[in-house]
Amino acid sequence: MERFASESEALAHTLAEVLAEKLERKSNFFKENCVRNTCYVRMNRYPPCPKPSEVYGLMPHTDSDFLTILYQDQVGGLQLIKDNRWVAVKPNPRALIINIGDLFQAWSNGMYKSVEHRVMTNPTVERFSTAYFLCPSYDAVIECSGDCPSYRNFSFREFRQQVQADVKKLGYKVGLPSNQTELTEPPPLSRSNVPANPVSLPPYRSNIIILFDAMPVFLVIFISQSVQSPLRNINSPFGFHGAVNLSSDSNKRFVYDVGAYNSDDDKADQNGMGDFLNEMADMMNLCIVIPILIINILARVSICLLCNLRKPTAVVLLKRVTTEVKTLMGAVLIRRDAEADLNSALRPVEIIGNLASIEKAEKLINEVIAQSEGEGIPALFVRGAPEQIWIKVRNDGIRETIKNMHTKSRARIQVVLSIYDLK
Ligand SMILES: O=C(O)CCC(=O)C(=O)O
Ligand SMILES: [Fe+2]
Repeated sequence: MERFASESEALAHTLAEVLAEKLERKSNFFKENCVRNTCYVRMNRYPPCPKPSEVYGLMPHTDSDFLTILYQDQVGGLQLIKDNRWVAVKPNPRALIINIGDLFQAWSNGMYKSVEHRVMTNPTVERFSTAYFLCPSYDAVIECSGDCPSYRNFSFREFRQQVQADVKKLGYKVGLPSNQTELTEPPPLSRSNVPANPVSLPPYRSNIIILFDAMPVFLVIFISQSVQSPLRNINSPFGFHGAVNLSSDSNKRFVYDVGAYNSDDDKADQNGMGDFLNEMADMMNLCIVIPILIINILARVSICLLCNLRKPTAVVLLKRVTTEVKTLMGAVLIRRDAEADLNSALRPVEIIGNLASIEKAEKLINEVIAQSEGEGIPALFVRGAPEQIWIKVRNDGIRETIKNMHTKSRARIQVVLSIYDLK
């Protein structure tokens, strides 16, 4: 691990400098701001999951750092969005995967884009991966380059806090602080104009066009070369190593196991790793099945010991998850009324499931609403993948409605707080 950390550190800095140079932005920013105790190594363990089509290894997300250097074992399961499709990143024991994170996207004014990725579970084999995150100090200010910056300047602390708040409140990251102060709601999408397999773009962002124009972001570098000379690969870096198309199944839930390593952990954990883990815990989205959770307890602890982690951060994480799971039997999550906008007559509901179960749930919602009010069809707008839709339902009697819909459709239904004034 020490070796992985130190070699990744050197590689990440070299890559960051080369990428900065390509932007004609010569800078010692990374050397000054991304130092030992602001960067992290995270070890991920994904236990085998008997129902891979129902459980995510890791939820779709972008990394909140500058660069991630990832090493995956031979099991496979990592997928990323390319051309509006999920593609698998084929394991290669001689390859590292380099992922551009949100901070580089902002710093490069969208020239480099942080790509959305996720991990699928495997029914029989456990999977491990190790990731090095190139992060600045919390006080570092990320300044967007160019004459026409799309993002306003922000500190890493500000960004982390924002991400955490968004994940907690909404279940996903809203994204980088745009230069435009007002968030604009996208036009509602009807069922018919939902693409078959759309990019799970963060919703409600005014800079979506820029993202589409940005450069591809996953580089794959062969370890044997990269350790000595990453520059050799930079000439033709933008491509996917043997990526294979996989049609992603739906109705995914989330199983995630994490161990953490940092040689300077006492100092570094003050406001760093704990935050990452908390964010992950929030992103777990509260749907871990209990038998897997129990296996995880042992695995987490042993990973911690193995790595000399003095603070068992993962155990804290686990406690939170256990409490959540208790409230989640039956995989229905209803957020507390306290979090909902009770002044609004409507509350958005997120439905996650396969297309058939979503359609069933959607039909039921419409029926319930039509029955109770004789009102018209509610507005639908898409958040992310086709298996996730947003729909407005009435605030009163919400629990009955959701329970009913869940039992009949088997889709996972989640009530979330309104971001916009839903009238
Ligand atoms: O396990 C993997 O392949 C991906 C891990 C990842 O995306 C992360 O740790 O942020
Ligand atoms: Fe990631």
